[in-house]
Amino acid sequence: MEQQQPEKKHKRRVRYKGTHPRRFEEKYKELNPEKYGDTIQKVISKGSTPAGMHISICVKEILEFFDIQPGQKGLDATLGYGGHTRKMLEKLQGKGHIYALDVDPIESVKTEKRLHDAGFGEDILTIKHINFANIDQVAEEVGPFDFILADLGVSSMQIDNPERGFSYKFEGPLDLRLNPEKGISAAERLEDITKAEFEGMLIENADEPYAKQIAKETVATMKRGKKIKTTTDLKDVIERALNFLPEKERKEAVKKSCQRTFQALRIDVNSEFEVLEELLEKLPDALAPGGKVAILTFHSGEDRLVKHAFKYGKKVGIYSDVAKDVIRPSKEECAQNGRAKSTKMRWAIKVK
Ligand SMILES: C[S@@+](CC[C@H](N)C(=O)[O-])C[C@H]1O[C@@H](n2cnc3c(N)ncnc32)[C@H](O)[C@@H]1O
Repeated sequence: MEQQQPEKKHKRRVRYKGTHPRRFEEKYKELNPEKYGDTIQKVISKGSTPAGMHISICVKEILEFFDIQPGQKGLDATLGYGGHTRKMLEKLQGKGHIYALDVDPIESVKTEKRLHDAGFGEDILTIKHINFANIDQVAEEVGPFDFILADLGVSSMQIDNPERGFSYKFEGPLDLRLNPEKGISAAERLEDITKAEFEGMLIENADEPYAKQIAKETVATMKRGKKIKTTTDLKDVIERALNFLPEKERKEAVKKSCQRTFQALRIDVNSEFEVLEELLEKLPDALAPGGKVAILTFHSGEDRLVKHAFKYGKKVGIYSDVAKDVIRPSKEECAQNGRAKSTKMRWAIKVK
């Protein structure tokens, strides 16, 4: 008699997720960029940014302008994924120091670990969870700096994470805070906003052409007792507000109005204009004589502030030279990284 084989335990087949995982957490390979180099390169060569990563903009232009020498002291006011910081650290060749700031407690911890694992320890890199509006305190403690970089706005990791609510493209809580531990979320901000205030915010922060209609529909929605708590809730409001447009233009118009409305709210809940103004005012004192500053902006409101501050600084003799024209990323860079298309760079040099 044939001996009975012990029954094999049936293994449940791992469910196939398909080649295009749609949920953010499922993009596991991309979320581990250091480990899956090939996957990352494929995504980048298609002109996309891998999930959990940020592609630094104008790196060549920034490095050429700074001309960093070993032994110098620099400040990256917006650490993000640490791409610029890392390139600047390499230029120090082990001598000197870079201080880096970021208000985001979620991403900056990951970046800190990534940079430390790459060999940039506390001897050469110090990361501080501080708003760049407080650059005067940092400069007083460890400055002045030979070079300062500010790459404004949000990182791809922040935009792509639905939990942060930065994009209308993903369902998530309508938060939009760079530091979710401080202040109020965009959903809370909308709770008691007036029509006039929201309309003003949309015009001032994003030049929204349908500001009136969007503000009206937002307030009407809340008056009906419906809360605007998620990214999709807000997108639905915008869709309803633009319902009067001819059908063939509507889809594109809704997309653009969503982008601008999210931008306007993000600027508001993070006081982005106010902190940029503070940074620009305090910059000269944070720079060493002959020190250089470069700022990357992503919309006209930011660029205007930087342009005027640098121009004024040159006029009154704080800066010896400033960028005459705005510097744009190359065509090749924009083709590789869609997020570079709206970038404008300006620089200034403090008098010696
Ligand atoms: C465009 S990303 C920087 C990307 C970075 N240059 C890189 O190469 O990875 C902007 C970063 O600045 C941070 N940030 C924005 N406003 C800030 C502020 N006022 N103070 C400090 N950090 C800020 C954001 O949290 C975000 O991580």
